[in-house]
Amino acid sequence: MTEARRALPQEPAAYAVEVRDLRKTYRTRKGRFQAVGGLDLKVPLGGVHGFLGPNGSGKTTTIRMLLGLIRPDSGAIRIFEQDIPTALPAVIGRIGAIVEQPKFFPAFTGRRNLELLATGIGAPARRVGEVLDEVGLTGRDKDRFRTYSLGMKQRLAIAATLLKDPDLLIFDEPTNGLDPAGIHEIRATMRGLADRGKTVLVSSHILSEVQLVADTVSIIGRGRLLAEGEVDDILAATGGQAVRVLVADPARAAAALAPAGFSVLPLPEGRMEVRRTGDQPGFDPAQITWLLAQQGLFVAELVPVRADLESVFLDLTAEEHLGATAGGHPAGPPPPGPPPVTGPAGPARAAQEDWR
Ligand SMILES: Nc1ncnc2c1ncn2[C@@H]1O[C@H](COP(=O)(O)OP(=O)(O)OP(=O)(O)O)[C@@H](O)[C@H]1O
Repeated sequence: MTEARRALPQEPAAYAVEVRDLRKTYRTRKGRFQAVGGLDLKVPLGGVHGFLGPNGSGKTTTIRMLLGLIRPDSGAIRIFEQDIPTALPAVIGRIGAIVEQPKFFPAFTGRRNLELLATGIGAPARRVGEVLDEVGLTGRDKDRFRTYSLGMKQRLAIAATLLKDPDLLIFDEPTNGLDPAGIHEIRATMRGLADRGKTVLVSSHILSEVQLVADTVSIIGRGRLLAEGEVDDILAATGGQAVRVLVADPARAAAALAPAGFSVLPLPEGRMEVRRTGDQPGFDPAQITWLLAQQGLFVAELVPVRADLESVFLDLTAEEHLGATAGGHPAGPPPPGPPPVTGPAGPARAAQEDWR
């Protein structure tokens, strides 16, 4: 029995990155404030994970702590099941990151820049051609760096992180300053990496960019987790509670629906969006048609309104936008908030127990 147990393969790790109750307070001339205030984060192995939050919500601070660039005040970080920063030397070779724009020689070609870097970090010379291919720069590799578009420069930066053939890529706002074509290129590059089995952790404050490429996301605000899981599950958990309705007399329709706990938002061309008022439970579109029919108002069109990640994000982080100040958030225990929104079963829900 014991022998049979021993023969069983090891359970593969579910997460590339696990963060528990991470905290970081900065001291400045204006006082202390908490940039990260008890953050939990789970990045599943493989795929693109969007790390989303408004400006100043603590994304860069968190990423810097993941990479051992700054020390947390408290909390636990594990990357590939190794404690960070203690065991960082054991895993750093498996991590490639862009936190700040890397410096390249403008007068050298993209290829020459990578060759110099490869020599510097001891990566095999053949990797240069491979990584240029991986980011789609083959064909432009012999052009000088200074002739590259911003998107190409950023792809060269990604290529540099790939020289060591890492398993985890961490990109902090990689599409900052890029035009739509450049953003598309970076998205395609990240997708390609994930499709080759890598884990890509990408931070952004622009939801629409990430929604198109992320398999899973974590949404943070004021340094704390607000929602996590697969994009579709987050949308299902937070949206789907509204319908767009077309009736002949929207004003009368609104008056008929209000007493039953529905709120109505007028839309162009006589349409209206109907949703539950406040936190009233239950949402049954049939009740809407019934209530309207009682008043002799017949529904010509009824369409479910699907929330997009952008609106969920804005809802979840509304307090942050309203309360945003140049100085960040004052230090101290975070205000009690609702538990984070999570999608149904999946890796992001499992393996909570084995934290010390
Ligand atoms: N070295 C520092 N000293 C003092 N305050 C800092 C420092 N670094 C960051 N902050 C503050 O901590 C808060 C979180 O910053 P951080 O850069 O982590 O957020 P972010 O989510 O990455 O934002 P952005 O998208 O704007 O980069 C901000 O209020 C920022 O001003």
